[in-house]
Amino acid sequence: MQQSTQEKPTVLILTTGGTIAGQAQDDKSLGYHAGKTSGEALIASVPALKDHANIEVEAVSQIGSQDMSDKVLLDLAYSIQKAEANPKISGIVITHGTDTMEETAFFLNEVLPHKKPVVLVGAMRPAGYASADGTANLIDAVKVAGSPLAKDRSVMVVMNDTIFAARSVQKMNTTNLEAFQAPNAGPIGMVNNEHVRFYIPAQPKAQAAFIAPSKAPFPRVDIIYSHVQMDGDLIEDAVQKGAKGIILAGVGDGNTSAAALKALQEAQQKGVIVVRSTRISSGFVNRNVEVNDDENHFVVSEDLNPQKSRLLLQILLANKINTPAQIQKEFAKLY
Ligand SMILES: NC(=O)CC[C@H](N)C(=O)O
Repeated sequence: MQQSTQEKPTVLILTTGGTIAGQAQDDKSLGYHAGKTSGEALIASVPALKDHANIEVEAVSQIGSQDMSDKVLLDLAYSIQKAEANPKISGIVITHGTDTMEETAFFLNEVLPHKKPVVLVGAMRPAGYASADGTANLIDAVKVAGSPLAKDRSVMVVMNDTIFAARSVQKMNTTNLEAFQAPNAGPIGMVNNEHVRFYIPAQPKAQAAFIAPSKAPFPRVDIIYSHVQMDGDLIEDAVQKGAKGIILAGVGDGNTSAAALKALQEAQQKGVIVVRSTRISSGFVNRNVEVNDDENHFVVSEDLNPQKSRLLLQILLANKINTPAQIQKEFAKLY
């Protein structure tokens, strides 16, 4: 339903690139270039947005999200802080490539105050493809960001009619329209032509969990993937390259080979923070099951996948939270 300008919320759209701003090479092949369309042009191409909100646009970057950087993360956090202080703005939408959308969502969720809704949105198919999904997703995202029901819900991802929370959302399929899921927690709401609906109550928070790192790049934290016949070479390399932390993308419940475990123990003894996460997409990593975390001074990632564990550890180190015990406490805080 169309609303008059007075009763419409004002939504700020921060554009970063991705398929939602992509241009197909042609309509037959799978090839396309992410982030080709400028922010202004992208928003102008969806006139129906104005039926739902007064729109303001700010271009932050024009990249495929595989090139997302610490600098752009900080630029986004800064723009959102400004929007938080601007009484005119009800909510913020970030157009983003889907490859690392969950990481940006998680980062912002940890370092922002959570009054105004922040909604990340992307597309699985570029404009010009049959059944391109960007337009519908963008309209949905603006509806959620402008909805009074979305206040105090922190950072969300809206894709394919579904609303997810930043902590639990993951890209689970390379190309499907239903690419995003939250394997542990499930979606928190849905959006369709008529309604924005949430399945759980909002959880107001007085302030951000952490201060954003003051500069980019953030402290170096490497992710090492576990597999059959694994040795400790990559772990040793990471230590040599100056990693402050190592995230193990372990097998199963955050396990790894005896050789890799030995390299992780040595890394920890040199002062590197070791976090055991998992290459499995759902479930928690539990302390002291097959690995003695207490004895080794290791941290377990709980429900966080390796890429989110990496960001959380970087944020914690930048906030001078740097002993394994303190770090474990923060990883264990579910909300
Ligand atoms: N569907 C997409 O958005 C993928 C495009 C690109 N790789 C990105 O993440 O920006």
